[in-house]
Amino acid sequence: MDGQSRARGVGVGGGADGPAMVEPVSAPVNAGEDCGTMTVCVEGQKTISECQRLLRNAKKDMLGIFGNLQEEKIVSAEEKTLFRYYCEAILILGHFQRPGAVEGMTFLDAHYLYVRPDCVRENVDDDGKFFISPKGRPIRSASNDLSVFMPSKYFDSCYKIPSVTSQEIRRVVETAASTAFNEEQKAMVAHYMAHSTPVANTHYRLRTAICTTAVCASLAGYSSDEESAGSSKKRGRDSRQILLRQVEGCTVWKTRRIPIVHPPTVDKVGKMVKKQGWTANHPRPEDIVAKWRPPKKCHIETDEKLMKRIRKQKWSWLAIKDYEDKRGQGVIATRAFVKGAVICDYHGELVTAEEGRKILESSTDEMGYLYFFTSGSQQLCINAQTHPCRCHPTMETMGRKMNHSKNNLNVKPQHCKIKFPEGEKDTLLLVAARDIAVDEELRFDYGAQRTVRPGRQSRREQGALSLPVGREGAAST
Ligand SMILES: C[S@@+](CC[C@H](N)C(=O)[O-])C[C@H]1O[C@@H](n2cnc3c(N)ncnc32)[C@H](O)[C@@H]1O
Repeated sequence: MDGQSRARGVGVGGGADGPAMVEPVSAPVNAGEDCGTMTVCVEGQKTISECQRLLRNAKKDMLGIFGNLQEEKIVSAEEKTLFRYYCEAILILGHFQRPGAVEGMTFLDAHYLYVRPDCVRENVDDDGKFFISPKGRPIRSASNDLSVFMPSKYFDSCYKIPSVTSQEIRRVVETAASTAFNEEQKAMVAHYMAHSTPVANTHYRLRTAICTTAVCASLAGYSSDEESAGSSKKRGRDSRQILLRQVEGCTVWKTRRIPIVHPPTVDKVGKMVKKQGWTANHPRPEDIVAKWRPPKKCHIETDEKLMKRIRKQKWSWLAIKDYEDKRGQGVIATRAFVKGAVICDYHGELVTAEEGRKILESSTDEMGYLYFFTSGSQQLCINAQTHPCRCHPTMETMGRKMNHSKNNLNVKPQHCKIKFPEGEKDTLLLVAARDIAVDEELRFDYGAQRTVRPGRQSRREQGALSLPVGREGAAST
């Protein structure tokens, strides 16, 4: 396995321009009946602040890992695990969630696995953002989505509650904090809400009285009064049914996308619709066939976004997975790909096939990271043996981590000459050999039996990665 450099805990993201990270929020420990007699410390019990010490103490290191993850630098498996623990701790200690709720959390997962991949579009840069629009672009206004597209009628007519804006909910929390919390806690809330101190002070000057239960309710996002009232309960149930009916009744199929890159037949489209599990409210296969147009020709060789990605080695849709078996590490897709989509390049130093052979012969490295191919009359090789490479000294490049499969491949190498401003460059792109789903391991056929024999024209020289001698058997998956 390659040497993994440890991510540096340099507090990336802690600065003013760094990525924002969730901060712990404090809440009252003792929810007294009287809003004016809040008790924050209870004898024999820890304070909220003490309970949240872990979050504060680990924060700097976690921001370091967070920054490295964002910049796609190498982060060790141990650090990733720690980061996951910290995220769980934020939910449990910072947001007061029950462990069961965290263990069973699937809500955001459902968005990430099923909604987001459906929105990703070829040649549209989603910038790796979590929430993207059906056009594949990062969302522009979350407030707008909440107030306009999350139709206020749902709030008004179904739940009989007024719609809430982000400013309103933030104001409620601030007002509550101003009454219930001590100075340190208020500062934490202000920090949590990413306010500047003067802004926070303006809010705290309001000093509106609000009872503790309302603070908890506002932090938890529901009103306990409504839930507990018998008649309201019934109303709530009814309104939820109305909401469900409205959701079921709306024309969601417009947002349902079937990726088709070849002229489809009605039969094929029908099967695809069935495979998606859509039984109602979906486009008719005949309509899809009638409206199908070939995708716009993608000028890969002059695609500036692709050049940028190759330069930066930014493939945010890929992740490395440790298989803990003979395969070692491999690469998985974190979004879906349609057949023909460019997944990444096979990154390395371009040398002649002759030089490649010499490197191979002199190498003691067990792994095979040399890809031999033909470009016109030239026999070339991409040498990805050296890690990290000279141009990306702090990161792993993805192409070299993809494993081999002959019978179960989903990726194929494609040679092209990318017209970089500094000059044309022979490049090996790894493209989807078929539609690929989220979480699939990416594999391509190394096309090799053994190492290249000098002077011998073999299938390898049409394009093949060197497998170490004696490891062929391991390579059939
Ligand atoms: C280009 S590297 C792929 C990344 C590698 N698995 C790693 O952890 O860095 C090629 C090496 O991975 C291993 N490998 C690739 N595909 C394999 C497979 N299907 N079964 C077993 N080992 C495989 C072999 O050791 C091979 O020399």
